[in-house]
Amino acid sequence: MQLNDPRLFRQLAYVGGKWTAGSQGSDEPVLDPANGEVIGHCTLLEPEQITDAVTAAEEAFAGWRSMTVNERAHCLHEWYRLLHEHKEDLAQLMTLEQGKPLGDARGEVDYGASFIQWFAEEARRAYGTTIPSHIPNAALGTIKEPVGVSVMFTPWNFPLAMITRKAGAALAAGCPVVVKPANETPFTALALAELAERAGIPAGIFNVVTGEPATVSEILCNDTRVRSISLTGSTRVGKLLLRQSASSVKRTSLELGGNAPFIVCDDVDIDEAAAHAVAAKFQTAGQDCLAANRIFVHRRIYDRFLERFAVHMKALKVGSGMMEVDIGPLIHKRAVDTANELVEDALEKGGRLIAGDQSMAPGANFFMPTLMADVTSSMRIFREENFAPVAGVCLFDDDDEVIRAANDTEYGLAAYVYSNDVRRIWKMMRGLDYGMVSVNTMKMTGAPIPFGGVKQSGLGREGGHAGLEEYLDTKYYCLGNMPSYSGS
Ligand SMILES: NC(=O)c1ccc[n+]([C@@H]2O[C@H](COP(=O)([O-])OP(=O)(O)OC[C@H]3O[C@@H](n4cnc5c(N)ncnc54)[C@H](O)[C@@H]3O)[C@@H](O)[C@H]2O)c1
Ligand SMILES: N[C@@H](CC=O)C(=O)O
Repeated sequence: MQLNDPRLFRQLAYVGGKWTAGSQGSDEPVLDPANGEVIGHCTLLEPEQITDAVTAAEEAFAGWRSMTVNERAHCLHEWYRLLHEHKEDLAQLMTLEQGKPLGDARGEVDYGASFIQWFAEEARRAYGTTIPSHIPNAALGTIKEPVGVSVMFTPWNFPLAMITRKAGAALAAGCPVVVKPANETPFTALALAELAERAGIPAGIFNVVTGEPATVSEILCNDTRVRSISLTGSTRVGKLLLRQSASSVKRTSLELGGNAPFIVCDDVDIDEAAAHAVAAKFQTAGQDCLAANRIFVHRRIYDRFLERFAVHMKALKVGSGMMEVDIGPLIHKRAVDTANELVEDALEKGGRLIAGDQSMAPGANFFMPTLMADVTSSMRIFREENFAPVAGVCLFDDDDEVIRAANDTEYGLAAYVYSNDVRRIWKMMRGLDYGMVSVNTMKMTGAPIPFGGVKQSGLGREGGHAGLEEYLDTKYYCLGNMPSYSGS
């Protein structure tokens, strides 16, 4: 690894402002998914060291919350600046441990940094209210206060932006943070900690713990000093953390799996819709919660759409993320095995393989982009969040039918609609049971928007003002026996 600033590559956890090794000397190798080589080792903290991180955060809380919003914003702006200054190193680290193409990794640094900048500004607008009083001679209102120690579990598919979308909001609100990154991708998170320290974020305010996931989550969810738990990850782990957090009634914010429908009506530019569907499906090799998993196409344009989709899909270059490619490896071999099983299952149930030749895969962790037609609701690629470069296309005849089919899932994160008919668009937007609906574009996300899902895709919102509110409590006050001039 050739970083311009080698100090960004850290193999220790960051607790209370100190680089910390697991006290028993345990660690875990971190692999480059493109070739299986060991990039480095991530230390595994012992249970008492995880508790130490909460202690450090709790002790630092009073100082951080009592800073003015300008002082906190100053640290965050500096952190944002440093992310840009070290963009190339951060992108290299991310591609090495996650596998995504370097261009996408650079894009994620920009995307991730944008949350820090946005929340640094938005924290200035954490307004309370005044309430016209129903009590004689009283002054009523609300003020916003930081929730307290906030713990964040983050996934391997977006190793940087899923941290900054949470931590940017929490830090801006005045909360100290303990981050537990995915064990597959700890190094990007640890580089963020190095830059947070350089930005002047005080010791104990931004901690990164690495360890055995089930142990770490059990300790953090049961610690009564932790006031908020946030996860971006699978629905399975979301349910587990929700159960564990119930014992101490923590604030929970969950950004979980998706199974996005991509609906293509018969009044669109077919080639453009196919190109967008390919982009929406294959970004991050299909390992994206927003990936267009189930592509519903109207019968009148079905065959032409499949043909154009195959053309765009076959133009995607697959290879190591360090090369000029569109699609890198999957995160590990298990993911490749699952992708093969999904295709087998669809074929057994009447699906048609239009394109996708696995003999061309450039390595054990690679899966060639695959297009399956005639997908139906009995197939695993319809029911599961497939998290692989396998596109499933389904046929539909009318709008009510496609809304019902699109909603036939336990997930409810994002949906896409392609049409030029405003009435149709409105009907689908309202009928689709999803937290986010994107119309005639596959680019929907960004710092100012309230990102999140309904049903089993999660609880709460990240980004936008709603994202800041996740880390603020509302305190109501009633000042009694006050002089009154106006009767309220
Ligand atoms: N909704 C969103 O915004 C969004 C964004 C990105 C990814 N995701 C979802 O994340 C998933 C992929 O990421 P992943 O595989 O890292 O998710 P995961 O649920 O396996 O792990 C997420 C994080 O939780 C930790 N974790 C905590 N307790 C755990 C426990 N008891 N067992 C296992 N892990 C535990 C993991 O170590 C990791 O840091 C997909 O389902 C994807 O849709 C959702
Ligand atoms: N692409 C999503 C992350 C989901 O995996 C985002 O933009 O937040």
